[in-house]
Amino acid sequence: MQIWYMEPYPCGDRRMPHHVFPPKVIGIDTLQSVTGVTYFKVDIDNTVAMKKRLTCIRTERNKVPAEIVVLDSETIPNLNAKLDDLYEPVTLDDEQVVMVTDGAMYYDIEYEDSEWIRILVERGDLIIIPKGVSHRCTTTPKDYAKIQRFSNRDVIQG
Ligand SMILES: CSCCC(=O)/C(O)=C/O
Repeated sequence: MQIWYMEPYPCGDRRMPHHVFPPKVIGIDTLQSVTGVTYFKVDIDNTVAMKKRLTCIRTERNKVPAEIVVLDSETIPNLNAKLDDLYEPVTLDDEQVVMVTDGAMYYDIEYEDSEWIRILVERGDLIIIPKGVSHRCTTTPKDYAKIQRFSNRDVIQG
């Protein structure tokens, strides 16, 4: 996981890092205090540790695994159209819990009007985006990410 302030009006390939100049990298504490986003490292290679961590997060937040999303330019013919959708900022009324199980992608968090912090999330990174926080996401130049999303248990069970 790496986190940085994005240049104000990024143009061109959205998969580039789009750092401010000079680059301003921040840590998870600043991420949390500026955006409210929480970060956990999940040890995916240790099944027991992973289950423990995920059970804890899911129980505390009343979540269930909802879907696996794969973004892969090699297997998804219309990936660009999907990425266009994912790059449209959204503000949701439920917190978003997402974990990268393979590959990498960017989550951009809007912390002030049109001011963005970019998070590079990789395998084993789990982030929680609070409800009401504007965000968008996209792939890195490798165009490959596999994500596990968790949703509110009550919404899934109806
Ligand atoms: C990688 S697709 C999942 C999109 C997502 O996680 C999100 O939070 C959309 O609001």
